[in-house]
Amino acid sequence: MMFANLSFGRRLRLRRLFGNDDRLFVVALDHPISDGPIITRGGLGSLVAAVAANGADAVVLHKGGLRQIDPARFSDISLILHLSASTAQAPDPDAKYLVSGVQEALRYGADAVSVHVNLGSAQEQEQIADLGRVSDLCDRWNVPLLAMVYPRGPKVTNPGDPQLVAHAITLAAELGADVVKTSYAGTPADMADVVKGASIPVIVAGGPRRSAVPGVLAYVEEALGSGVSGVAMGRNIFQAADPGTLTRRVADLIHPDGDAAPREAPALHPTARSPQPVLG
Ligand SMILES: O=C(CO)COP(=O)(O)O
Ligand SMILES: N[C@@H](CC=O)C(=O)O
Repeated sequence: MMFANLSFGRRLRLRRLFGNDDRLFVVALDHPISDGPIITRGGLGSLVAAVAANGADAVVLHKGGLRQIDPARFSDISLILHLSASTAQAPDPDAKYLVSGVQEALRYGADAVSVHVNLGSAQEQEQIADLGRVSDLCDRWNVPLLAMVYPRGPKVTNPGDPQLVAHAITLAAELGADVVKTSYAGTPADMADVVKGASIPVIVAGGPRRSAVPGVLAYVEEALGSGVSGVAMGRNIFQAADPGTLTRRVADLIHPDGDAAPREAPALHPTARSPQPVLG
């Protein structure tokens, strides 16, 4: 993992998030504030149960949704609390603002936080300032920061433009994010170039709803082939006919070795279990 210079607490939390293979499969469930009640299949509680039981590493949720979920679900999956919001009905839906904070996330038991910035939006300045402030608090509290940075705004005609995607990733890294979630840049070759230049792990958003499971799996395979560290998938999972089964199939692509052994397995000290002398 590229997190050697971070504090112990932050590395601990990042390790829980990324597991042993440095890959990350996030199921994004932060849509209801933007889009209304689109997560209906049995509600958030059963959805989180299904994805947790089928190999997702983390879910992204807003704070209120947590009330629908049994905390026991989080024994198998990390919680990323989403701090940003806006609605599709707003005069400018691209203008995200903070509705929660880092200490609040810790009170909820979150393992990480996420902040959304729309690069190129009319309100970009406030969103970047918010990301900077949240980054400072993440540093103080040793909380991993996922920045969702997308090229989106009046001048953005192609959100998958490789230069814009590279810029989004750089913005996130320069402001201290540990992971960036962004758009997929057009072709596998373009995305591979963008990822090669990144200084933090890149995960891609799931994107528009695909009509069939093979299309979803092909997208994930293509993205992984370009070198991304994983995906954050929302609609394609929670609107699937069987979210649990699709989660398992995506998880199998992201973690082909299952619960892989640690890359740098620590050697146990031979005397680690020996009785220690009592001093004084
Ligand atoms: O991470 C995401 C939203 O925050 C991705 O959601 P979609 O897969 O629905 O694009
Ligand atoms: N972060 C998302 C929220 C889900 O819809 C976005 O606004 O794109």
